[in-house]
Amino acid sequence: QFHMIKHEDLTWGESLGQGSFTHIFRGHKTDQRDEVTHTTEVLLKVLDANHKNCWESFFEAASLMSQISHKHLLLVYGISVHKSKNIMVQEFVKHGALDLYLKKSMSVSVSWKLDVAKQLACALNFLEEKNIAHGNICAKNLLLAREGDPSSDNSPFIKLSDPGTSMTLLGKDVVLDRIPWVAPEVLDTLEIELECDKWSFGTTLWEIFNNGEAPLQGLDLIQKQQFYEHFSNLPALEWTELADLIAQCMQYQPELRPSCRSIIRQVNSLITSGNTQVFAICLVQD
Ligand SMILES: Nc1cnc(-c2cc(N)nc3[nH]ccc23)cn1
Repeated sequence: QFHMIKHEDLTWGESLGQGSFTHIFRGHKTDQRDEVTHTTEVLLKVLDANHKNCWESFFEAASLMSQISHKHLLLVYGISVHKSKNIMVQEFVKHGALDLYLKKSMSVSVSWKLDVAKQLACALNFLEEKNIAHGNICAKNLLLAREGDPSSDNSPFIKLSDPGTSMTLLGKDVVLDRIPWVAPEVLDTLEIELECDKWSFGTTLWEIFNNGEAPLQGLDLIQKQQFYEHFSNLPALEWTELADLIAQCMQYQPELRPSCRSIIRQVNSLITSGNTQVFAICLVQD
């Protein structure tokens, strides 16, 4: 269920770092269509040779993304297997991971952040309609295709990346380190359900409105585990309606978390109320 890409059709560029058991590189793929040769910029995600045992989960995550297509889901072109290297070939998304982008550019507006939140909610709604759980929603897995000019407020465009190697294979410590993105029930079941993505959506909203700062980053694995054992919540944001939406998503009882339709409605009303406040301020100033 995958397009196989010949190794000789790939050219390798600079290393862009590492993921869980993967190394990522810039690169290009060439494909002959009719007599014309097309060259496309790609991201090459290579699974560590010493983690061969998770290659089927590595490809399963990618095949999930390649079976469905949506404007806010990352495009996976296919896989290339060469000697002992398993390579996933993805579309290259120009501005990279959202968490790093937010840390760098502290000047994005509230409406810019709400626009990103709405796009993520739409992607999750699409997955929910297909009854597909992603399992790794976080700002690091949101890729920025278009910056949108923060000053002139033209809009950003994000793509949700593949979930990566499934946590069930990653081991307990990796799952613990994903607190508070991973839903609490996953620690017991190691099963990813639709409700888990709603919890992670809440955590990701918190990241976006805290300029990419990772929640609970100073805590070690024991303290992170205790955060859930004590049914703790993230520090509430000043904007009450936003804090309420995050709290709804991050309820310890999965069945109480809102549907994606409800999440989209609430983000839309935040956008409206946000604009109204800005409009009112302009009125007062004039
Ligand atoms: N599917 C993807 C995933 N990551 C990128 C990316 C873009 C960039 N400008 N810097 C980076 N640094 C690390 C990754 C990355 C692109 N496309």
